[in-house]
Amino acid sequence: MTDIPGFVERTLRIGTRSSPMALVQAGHVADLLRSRVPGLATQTVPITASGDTWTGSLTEAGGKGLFVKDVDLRLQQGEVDVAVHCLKDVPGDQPLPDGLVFAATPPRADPLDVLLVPEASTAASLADLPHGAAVATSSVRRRAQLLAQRPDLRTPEVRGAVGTRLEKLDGLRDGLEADAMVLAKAGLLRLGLTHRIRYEFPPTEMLPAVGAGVLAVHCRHDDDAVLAMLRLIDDPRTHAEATAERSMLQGLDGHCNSPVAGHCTTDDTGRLTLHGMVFTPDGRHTAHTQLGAPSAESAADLGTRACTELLRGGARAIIDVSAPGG
Ligand SMILES: NCc1[nH]cc(CCC(=O)O)c1CC(=O)O
Repeated sequence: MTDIPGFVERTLRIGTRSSPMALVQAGHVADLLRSRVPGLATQTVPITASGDTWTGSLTEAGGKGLFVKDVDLRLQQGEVDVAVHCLKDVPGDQPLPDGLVFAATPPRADPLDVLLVPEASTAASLADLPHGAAVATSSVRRRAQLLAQRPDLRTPEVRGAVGTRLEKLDGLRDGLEADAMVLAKAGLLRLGLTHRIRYEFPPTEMLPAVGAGVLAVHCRHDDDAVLAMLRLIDDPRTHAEATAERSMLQGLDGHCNSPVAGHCTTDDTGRLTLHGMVFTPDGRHTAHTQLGAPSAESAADLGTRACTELLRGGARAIIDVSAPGG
């Protein structure tokens, strides 16, 4: 495994966003690669994405894809050799820039969403929050599922890195009055902040985002040395789950911040189960599907079938209700 051609003298440059969470993710991929490729030198290259400095609405700025695109463009231009992304942030409705491939994913982190409260609050779940309480989130998927359980809640927007959001929740920074906040457990795990978790939403209460907890490692399609290396850190089970969830999302042709959820799991026999859901922004109308497939080989087909089921259940009209400006 040491004799990956082309990498004797080369340092692997790992492109990433510059947020604390993104830097941890890039470091994790670097550690995995160095453990598989003895003698490999790596260098993390933080890239300030236009999304990081934009303070307006994400929809206006061209969607979440901004965070990913800037790093991928550097990869395309040859300034870095791989790009590490949260798969969740990779748009489902746009192809990767020319010449790039999703080459590998390390094992998935917990994909669930969790509830956090200000340090001084004693609330232990949504049920403890008063009528009309404010639960901060910027995700239409989380908002819809919060409102489905508690239509009385207000759901103010919150942006910024996870640490910044927590400081806002705790009142250490201006700009937010909220009784609680919903974040991804995976991000808190990476930042060592799981002690702030008050409640974990089971998938029956809040179905996770497509690709939640999954890191996507992109490289150039013709970079054989890097492709060979990335193959060594790919987790086939995570890859299959991600493939199923993403193929469902792609078939739905949602816009960049669609209220879509998708959660694929694998049992001990290798059998896949995919849950998919779409929501209106108020959470009052949904389409839902749950389908299985015997093995990882049929992951893409599983996603396509789930998409067909959702469309049959009225997903198109549900998604269009929440389209920007619609
Ligand atoms: N949209 C931001 C984002 N992208 C990925 C994660 C968390 C890590 C993951 O789910 O992979 C987060 C933070 C959050 O949603 O709380």
